[in-house]
Amino acid sequence: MWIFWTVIAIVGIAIVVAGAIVYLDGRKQRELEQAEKAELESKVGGDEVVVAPSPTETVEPEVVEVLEPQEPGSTVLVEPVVEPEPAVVEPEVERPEAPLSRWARLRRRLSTSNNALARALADLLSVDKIDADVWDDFETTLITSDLGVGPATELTEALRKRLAVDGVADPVKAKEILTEELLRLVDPSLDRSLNLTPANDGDPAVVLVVGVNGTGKTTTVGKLARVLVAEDKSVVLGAADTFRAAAAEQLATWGERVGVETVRSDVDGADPASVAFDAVAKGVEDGVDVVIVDTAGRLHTKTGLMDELGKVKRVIEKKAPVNEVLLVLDATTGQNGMTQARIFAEVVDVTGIVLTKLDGSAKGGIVVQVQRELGVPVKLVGLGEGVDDLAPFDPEGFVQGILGD
Ligand SMILES: Nc1nc2c(ncn2[C@@H]2O[C@H](COP(=O)(O)OP(=O)(O)OP(=O)(O)O)[C@@H](O)[C@H]2O)c(=O)[nH]1
Repeated sequence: MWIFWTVIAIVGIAIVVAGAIVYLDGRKQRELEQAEKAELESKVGGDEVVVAPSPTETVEPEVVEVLEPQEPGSTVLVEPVVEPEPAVVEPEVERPEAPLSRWARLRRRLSTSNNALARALADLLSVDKIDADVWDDFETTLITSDLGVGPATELTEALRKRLAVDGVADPVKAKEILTEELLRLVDPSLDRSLNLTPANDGDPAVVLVVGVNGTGKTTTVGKLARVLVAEDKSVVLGAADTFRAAAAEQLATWGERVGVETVRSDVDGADPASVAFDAVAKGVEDGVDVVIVDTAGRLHTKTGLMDELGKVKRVIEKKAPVNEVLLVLDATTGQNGMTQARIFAEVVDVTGIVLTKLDGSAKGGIVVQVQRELGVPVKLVGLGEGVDDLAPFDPEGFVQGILGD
């Protein structure tokens, strides 16, 4: 019997122990879950939502630089932080217009400039009978067109004779005759090409540009550089107009646009001869085709001008001979321009004339007068403020332009 009760007691104890184990295990599990929850809430805080990486996403391991421990007193080399260089923006180099197409475009400007010569012809053809008074008026109009007294008389006489024979009844014929006679005065036989053949092999051709300030000298040097670059020539500019501080800046800007170097001085009022010398020296060193030197043209005294330009030329010629001395004249200044031209021609050996601002002048006759007086051809003409408004002078195109063809 006691065996029966012993078995019952053992079974009862076993049941109680098993129940206790199950209870304790469940409680531990709940405590663990609560602890995890509390930890999670303390990390997240508030209502923030954390998006955990999905098991498919690859998380790149963070690269951590491990620094070697340094010996006390040793120098630690810290690599400087290299800022990226700001990109250098090169100025865009322009391709200037070719000389031939310039003239075709610019010729139209002459025909629209209400030219006195065209007007004189129209007046002549509009009268019923050409008598002595009509011829006198004609000659006077020619003189006011800056043709000069000599050429005006010559032209009137030539027309008088030829129209007396052929008659003026046919306006087309009369215009043809005037065209021929004018062309004869402008003289198509003159050599108008720029002499850019260096005297010595390897030297650049040197072009010295002179003229009174304000005539368009600096502008002409810039435009001429463009004409030459369009002909595939290499060029260096010399800013020897040191009298006006902004002139060098102006010239350098012209050069930059066509990718041409400008030699200038950093010092205001520097010696023009020294800048001119440096420019030619640079041209020799770089082996360029042409060096164009801009000068200041102060007409303070004739001797002062002579000294200045004479010195510039002499100093340049220590490096290379001067090929061309171009005199820049403003066509709108008429007889004033002629007076300047005479003075410059006495001071330097002018080899060619650049007539600027012909677009603003109704007096194209100055071409004839200046060539006659100086015995030097007009080689280039300026017909506007645009960068490509300078062109080699073409006598036929000029005469047709001013007569409105
Ligand atoms: N309409 C017209 N204007 C021109 C022409 N050539 C030059 N000019 C203008 O004339 C003005 C004077 O030109 P510059 O080149 O500065 O004259 P500059 O002789 O060098 O004068 P400085 O620099 O003072 O010695 C400028 O406003 C030019 O744009 C031209 O053919 N036609």
